[in-house]
Amino acid sequence: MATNSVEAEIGIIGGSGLYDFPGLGNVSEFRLSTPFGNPSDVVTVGDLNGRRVAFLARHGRHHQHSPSSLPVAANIYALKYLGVREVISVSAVGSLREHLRPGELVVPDQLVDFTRGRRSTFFDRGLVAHLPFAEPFCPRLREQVLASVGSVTDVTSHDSGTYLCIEGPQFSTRAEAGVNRALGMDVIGMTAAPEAKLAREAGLCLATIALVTDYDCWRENEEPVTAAMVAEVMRRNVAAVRKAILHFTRSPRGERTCGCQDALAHAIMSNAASMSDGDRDRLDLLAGPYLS
Ligand SMILES: CSC[C@H]1O[C@H](OP(=O)(O)O)[C@H](O)[C@@H]1O
Ligand SMILES: Nc1ncnc2[nH]cnc12
Repeated sequence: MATNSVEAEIGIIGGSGLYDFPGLGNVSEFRLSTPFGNPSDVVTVGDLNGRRVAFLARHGRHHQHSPSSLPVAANIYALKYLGVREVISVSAVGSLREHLRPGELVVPDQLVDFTRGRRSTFFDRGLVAHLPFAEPFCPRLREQVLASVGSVTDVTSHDSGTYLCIEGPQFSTRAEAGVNRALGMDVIGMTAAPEAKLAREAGLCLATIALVTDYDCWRENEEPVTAAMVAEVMRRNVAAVRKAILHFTRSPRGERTCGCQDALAHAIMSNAASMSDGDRDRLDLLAGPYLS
């Protein structure tokens, strides 16, 4: 499946508590298999305000994939294959700051990766590439997402924050929560880092809408986070995320002046002439234009 099929332009990756996107018209479901394995679940493609949108449940529609074993490379590859250029990824996060309250939205601008041993690159064999990642979320798409999140009047939103991605699947200890706060982290989750890295490698713009579900476990006199707490806060507030995404699809298309689509252009270290045909085939969709 190397050629790009141009079925959709916007990708939505739904996290904990966002397993579908009602209201899509003219829907097709794609059960794809990629050179990097099978995505978390079917990808549902449909119309939203005249835009073709591809929705994928990050953990699967039945929340069957743990953060540590998410098929992130297959997910990103599948969206790229379907023609997606911009990805809005939605995540439940714990708050490490008093002013980021449960039920509120954060559009993070920075990322710290504490995961261990997860696949975070497509280019681990056959081709070596080192991409810039100083701005882990697409600054241009972030601005558009911020405008959409800001348009949702019944929820408070925050226009920046550092997302700490931990390995999980356990939540943090109180000692870890203290360290994470002292290090300057704002919100905590288990999924954003590999996804943002692989999206950048695939030339996709990506921005995250993080819904604060809890105060992790750092606050005195407050129950530490539980999965049930996360699910309940998501259930009560996920409508705000859907509204923001609806607004986004109604907004004029942004010109891709950010450079995300060509992030690979100056990143490749390998001599492409020495690549095997197998490696070329596997990486063609992602790196083809740079391998002449
Ligand atoms: C269900 S609590 C922990 C779980 O929720 C977050 O998932 P996502 O980022 O997909 O919304 C967190 O990262 C953990 O995977
Ligand atoms: N406190 C927390 N830690 C890690 N991931 C989370 N997802 C939602 N809340 C979280």
